[in-house]
Amino acid sequence: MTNIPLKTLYNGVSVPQLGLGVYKVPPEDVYQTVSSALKAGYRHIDTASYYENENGVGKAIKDSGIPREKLFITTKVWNDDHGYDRTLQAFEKSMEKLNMDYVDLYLIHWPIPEIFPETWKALEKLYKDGRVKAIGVSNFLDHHLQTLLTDAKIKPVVNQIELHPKLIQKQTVEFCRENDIAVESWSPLGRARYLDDVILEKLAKKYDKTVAQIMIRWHIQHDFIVIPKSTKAKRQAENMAVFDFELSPEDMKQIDGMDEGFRIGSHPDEIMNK
Ligand SMILES: NC(=O)C1=CN([C@@H]2O[C@H](COP(=O)(O)OP(=O)(O)OC[C@H]3O[C@@H](n4cnc5c(N)ncnc54)[C@H](OP(=O)(O)O)[C@@H]3O)[C@@H](O)[C@H]2O)C=CC1
Ligand SMILES: O=C1CO[C@H](CO)[C@@H](O)[C@@H]1O
Repeated sequence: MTNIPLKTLYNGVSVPQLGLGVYKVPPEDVYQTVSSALKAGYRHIDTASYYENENGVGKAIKDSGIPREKLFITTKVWNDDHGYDRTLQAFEKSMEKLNMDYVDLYLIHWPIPEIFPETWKALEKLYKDGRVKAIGVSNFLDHHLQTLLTDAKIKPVVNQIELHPKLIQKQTVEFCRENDIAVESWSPLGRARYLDDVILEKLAKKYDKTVAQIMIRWHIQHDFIVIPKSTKAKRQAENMAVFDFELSPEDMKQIDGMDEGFRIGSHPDEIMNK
């Protein structure tokens, strides 16, 4: 079984650098999806209250028999639940659905203007109370992080952002690195929108790997945490088999050069229009 390397966050918590995302996995399928990933060796699952599948994620984890402390589970507070009290309530709802007494990482899903600093205070309380092992954010640009850091007592450990070869978010990534905030890539495969890209296909041939594996390896070598989603056992295994080869510095640069600012999700400054 592939051993997934651990990455240590600035607060000392370790996270498997590769995990499984479960966005758009319907509630009726998520039990099977998570169960097969855990069997394959995944130990890190990324969900959110917005995905409406926390119930099945929790059940698959319980039934797996894997000790809770061997797993890394992330969930997120959604846009409608910002604010101190609402966030604390949303957290309890997530915990009930997951049937857990703590999560490893709790994230603010999007930086809703004005109110996200209040939401952060609730996350700080959850951290201090030991209800979460680490707290972080998602979809924060460098200016959102700057605002957050002005008031924060505890810095986020992670910023989970849309990141793939056609969207490399240089400025935000640099800001995170300067502030010791780990970068986590969502839609790391570009949601399978350009798996037929000529550059990636050429590299796949060169390394005798699939395009998905080339993309995941690119994230790993950039030291990003990466959470590709697949409901299929065969692809889950394929996506994990990325620790037996290395992209050359030239090939890393070539993939970096594919950046064209192509976004799959919303721009974080336009989230209120969603
Ligand atoms: N914080 C945020 O705002 C966001 C967080 N996320 C998180 O990031 C995770 C990953 O992002 P996501 O948007 O799902 O997109 P991904 O980039 O992970 O791509 C998923 C798509 O790729 C397909 N796929 C997976 N592996 C392979 C493979 N080896 N070969 C070919 N196709 C493959 C999947 O199909 P199939 O399942 O059929 O295999 C699915 O269609 C999410 O599931 C979620 O947990 C995502 C979006 C926003
Ligand atoms: O987590 C998420 C899943 O993807 C969506 C985009 O398609 C995002 O808006 C959302 O934040």
